[in-house]
Amino acid sequence: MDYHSKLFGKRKSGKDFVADLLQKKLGHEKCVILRLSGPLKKQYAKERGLDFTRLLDSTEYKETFRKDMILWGEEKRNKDPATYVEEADKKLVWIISDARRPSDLLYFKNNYKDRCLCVRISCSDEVRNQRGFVFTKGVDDAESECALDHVKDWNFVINNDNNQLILDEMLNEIVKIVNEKTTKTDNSDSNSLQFEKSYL
Ligand SMILES: Nc1ncnc2c1ncn2[C@@H]1O[C@H](COP(=O)(O)OP(=O)(O)OP(=O)(O)O)[C@@H](O)[C@H]1O
Repeated sequence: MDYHSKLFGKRKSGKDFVADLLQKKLGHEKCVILRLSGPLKKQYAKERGLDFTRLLDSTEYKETFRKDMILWGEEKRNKDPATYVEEADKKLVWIISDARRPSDLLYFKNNYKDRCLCVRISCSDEVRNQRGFVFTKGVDDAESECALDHVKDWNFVINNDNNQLILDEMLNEIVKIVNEKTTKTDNSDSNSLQFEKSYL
């Protein structure tokens, strides 16, 4: 792995949707989508005798366990924040589509510095509702949904309210930066890029 693009956003803001689009633009041979919650969910499923694959898909199955899974996951992460982030892959670019916590943000910023691009996916509640979002106490007011609300220094903020043209333009900007960066691997010290652009 040489480069990270991390997507942060609330439930139904479109993190997976945007990650798929970005991967298509960067190319499957170069880029992989990782989910920080994958190994955690596997362990959770194993300990409770649940169906792991159904915890990953977009059906209602995962909603039954979401609250308990969040609490269980927080406890594991607090014990060792790096454990579930260190899963690696040999692709040049990682898109991490479910980064939700300050510990995720800090881990990648500290360890990958200028090789990491942090992208906030924002979306109005109205559109999230249309996508099936229903406010759930204990989930939507908990750390996994709210802890990054105060963060301002995103490399990109993408408004994903169904305007495909704007979304496409922003993703093209990201692709351009990632492609520039990943073709300068031999001179990375002298070519470190500064990400100053943000979109609202
Ligand atoms: N720009 C868009 N245009 C059309 N549909 C979209 C767009 N963005 C997201 N969606 C749709 O909204 C739904 C929710 O999107 P997605 O699963 O990507 O959200 P998420 O942020 O990953 O949610 P969660 O945190 O609950 O996993 C999906 O059905 C997806 O296809």
